Amino acid sequence: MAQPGLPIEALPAWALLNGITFPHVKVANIERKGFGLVRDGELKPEVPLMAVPNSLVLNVQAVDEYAKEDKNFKQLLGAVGHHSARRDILLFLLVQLVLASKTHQVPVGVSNPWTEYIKFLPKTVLVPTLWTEDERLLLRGTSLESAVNAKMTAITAEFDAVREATSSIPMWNDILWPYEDGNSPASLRSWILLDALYRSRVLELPKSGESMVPCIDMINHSTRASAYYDENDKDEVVLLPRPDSSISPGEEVTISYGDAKPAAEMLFSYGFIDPEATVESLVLPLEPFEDDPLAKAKLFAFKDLPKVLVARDKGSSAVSWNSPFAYLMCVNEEDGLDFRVLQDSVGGRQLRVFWREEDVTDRIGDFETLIQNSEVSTLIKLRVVTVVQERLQQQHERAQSFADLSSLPIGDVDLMRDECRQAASLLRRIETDLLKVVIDDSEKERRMLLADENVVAYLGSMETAESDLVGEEASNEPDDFS
Ligand SMILES: C[S@@+](CC[C@H](N)C(=O)[O-])C[C@H]1O[C@@H](n2cnc3c(N)ncnc32)[C@H](O)[C@@H]1O
Repeated sequence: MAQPGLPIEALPAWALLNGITFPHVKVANIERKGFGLVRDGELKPEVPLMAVPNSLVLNVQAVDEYAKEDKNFKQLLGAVGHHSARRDILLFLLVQLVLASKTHQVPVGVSNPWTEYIKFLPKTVLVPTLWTEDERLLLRGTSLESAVNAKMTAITAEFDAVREATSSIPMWNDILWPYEDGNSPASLRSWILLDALYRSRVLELPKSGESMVPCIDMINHSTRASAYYDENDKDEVVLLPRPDSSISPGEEVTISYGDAKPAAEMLFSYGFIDPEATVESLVLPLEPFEDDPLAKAKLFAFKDLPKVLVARDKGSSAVSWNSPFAYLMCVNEEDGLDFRVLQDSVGGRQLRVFWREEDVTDRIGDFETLIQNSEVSTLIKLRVVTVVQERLQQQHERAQSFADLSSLPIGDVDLMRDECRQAASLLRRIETDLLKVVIDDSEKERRMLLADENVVAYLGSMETAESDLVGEEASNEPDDFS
């Protein structure tokens, strides 16, 4: 389905009609960023840069309210909604997209301000889920490679599930399933676009929670942000200048989308990497040891995604890494770790985690502290540093092996968009440099731990035990009478 569009010049009229005020900013084209907000006229400290009535805020409660007025949408929401705020909002936006495109003969819902507003939103976003298959290959060897593949699989499965669950409802069957010519009012591509629009525009509001807010979502990001958003006592969402900032006439007004977000997350969620970011960081998934008999229990009890995070402040030589799961990976039964299935007060069964007879289920992410006073703490730390270092090395080698585009199984490189090539190569460079620094740093840490007297004694005792074993094995060998 072609996404319907309206010229941005029509936005002030739409905003006025819907009670949005922005006396001191206007929407303008900003080079390489799409639209953005720029200062227009005198700023008055007591007047917000923008104020959006609460009735236009799109969150899970608003979607429920719309469902009360629209029985078709209520049916759709009943069949596949109430799963997450994101899913409900995506379903709502899908209906707006179909309504706005007027491709379906029978109206599929009740028009509302979002039916028009969606026409001002971009037709694409440079997030990798909207890159072509060839463009996505550019991410090979970066931390986004597996994340984007997993997202593509998940989002396709999600759309399939939406279609399946509504296939017996004639109206939604008509809209979501392709006609004989292969087209349909709403396709997987529409779903992926809506997911991208949601991810790149959603705000976490103090009172209304995860929400999309028209017009305020026209503001771009900067590490030197001049504004922030909030909700006032009239429950309006307001855009306010930062107290420490000054915005000159004609200058772009920006907020921060998150200063410490890894480059990969910025590209994944917003489709760009900020070259001025002050922190460089990287998140890699970790897998438990294949031969660990407690691997499943550890994964189950950990509850979070097993990962390692590395970071450094740009321009500083100080790096840091953090991986609560690596600590859990590296403690075993012989160190004092135990899993027990216990009956709770209502007859249910719970997996509890014990460290040296103490129930530490609620501190499972804190083994770094839990082991601190034990005699094996340095040894465990050495195991952890080794595990993390190996994971970083593996990623570093992979990133380097795909650095040369000619090693990628892609078609015509010239058909790829410059923005995708540049973003992928910037991501690879940031990640490779960061990995190199952290690997070197962890090697220093590993050497220090190896020199620790407890570790030396332990490794010495292991060597003696091994040579005793070899001796025993040799003496157990049957005599050779040949
Ligand atoms: C909340 S929207 C902002 C409005 C958007 N520029 C538009 O045209 O609708 C977020 C999107 O704006 C763009 N963007 C925001 N800040 C940017 C920046 N510093 N550099 C490049 N693109 C940016 C990205 O495409 C991002 O996904």
